[in-house]
Amino acid sequence: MLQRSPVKAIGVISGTSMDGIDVSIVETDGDTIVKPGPGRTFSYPDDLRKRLQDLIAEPARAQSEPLSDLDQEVTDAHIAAIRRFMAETGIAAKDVRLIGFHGQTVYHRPEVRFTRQLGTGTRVARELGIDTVDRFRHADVASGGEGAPFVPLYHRALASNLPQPVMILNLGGVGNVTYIDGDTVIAFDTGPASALLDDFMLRRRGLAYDENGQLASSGVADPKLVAEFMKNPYFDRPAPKSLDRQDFHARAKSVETLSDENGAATLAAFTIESVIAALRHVPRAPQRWLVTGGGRCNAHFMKCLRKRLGVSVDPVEAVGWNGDFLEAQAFGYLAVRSTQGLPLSLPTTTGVPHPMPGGELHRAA
Ligand SMILES: Nc1ncnc2c1ncn2[C@@H]1O[C@H](COP(=O)(O)OP(=O)(O)OP(=O)(O)O)[C@@H](O)[C@H]1O
Ligand SMILES: CC(=O)N[C@H]1[C@@H]2OC[C@@H](O2)[C@@H](O)[C@@H]1O[C@H](C)C(=O)O
Repeated sequence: MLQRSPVKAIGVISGTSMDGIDVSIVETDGDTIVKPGPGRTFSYPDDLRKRLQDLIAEPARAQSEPLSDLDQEVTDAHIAAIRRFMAETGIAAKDVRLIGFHGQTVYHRPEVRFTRQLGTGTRVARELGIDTVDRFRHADVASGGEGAPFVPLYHRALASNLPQPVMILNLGGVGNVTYIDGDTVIAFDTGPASALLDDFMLRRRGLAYDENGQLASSGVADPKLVAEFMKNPYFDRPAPKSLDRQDFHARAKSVETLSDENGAATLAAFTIESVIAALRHVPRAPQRWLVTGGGRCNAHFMKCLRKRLGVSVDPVEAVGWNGDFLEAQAFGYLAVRSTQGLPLSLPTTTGVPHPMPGGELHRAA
């Protein structure tokens, strides 16, 4: 196979929590060489974040309205974030071969072959003068794949030197796992990670999240409600499978009768049980779990996971990765793979019929 030399690619994503735009850089050949660089997170302007949150709470709008103003503002916010990232890290545009621009997911319905990310790569390429890849998930979904998760091939590249099998758990708004054992890479969304708890905190306490899991750890989970939530057929559905951020919200409303402490404890327990249910869908129970995403900062989540799994559970920093920027780096890595025509997803990661290339390249000039 043709040996490709590594190039520098910036990756940029705003995750389902909408807590900010993550920007990072990776030097990679699109295959086994991956050298992650620094990362930064930049907040959305408050009013834009609020409008995006309102939008995802109204799926009919998110699915069908043109949303061209919002698309433009999301694009502008990403362009500003990339500019600031380059200024703060001293990275010059001429040294960056590609930008992997994920955009903001506002609606994800793979069962009807539809996924929507706001943000337009053509403008990013033109304004920053750097070739840009966007629409990573579209070819996957169009071919009947889940369109998510997409980070697993990056996890595989990073984990190549670790003892296996190993499980990488991303606790963002939605949770997802990547099981890696040699050539076997199995990935799927596990359930709600912080989304339900975040929304509960906002309703009850006017806070964005439960800092360090303090509120949840001070309450007692309602086992009946957790068992009820776990009856959702999603957890027995074989992988691959993916979720929309809002998928469990209607059912989870039943915590409203509980106190703040017990409601938070119950939602946290649901998140933990949904992660445990992931073991139903992998061939062997990994002896090591590495946790990424903001949820790894939730001490209550980490404590409960260690207790329930009974194996080593560490933040990804334990193996030298940066859990705040894996997703951004992954889209830099995937942008490079995209321009090389390499697969971005596999039958075992998203359910595509065959290893699937994807992404759309927009030239700077
Ligand atoms: N110190 C902390 N204590 C508790 N929870 C935290 C802490 N820091 C971050 N979080 C949680 O992590 C969430 C953000 O995680 P992350 O940035 O990984 O999500 P995301 O990338 O937007 O989501 P997704 O991976 O679903 O797209 C916050 O909404 C919050 O719930
Ligand atoms: C459609 C979409 O944006 N999904 C996100 C979301 O957030 C976590 C989980 O659900 C995962 O499936 C995905 O994000 C990461 C970046 C991924 O594709 O791997």
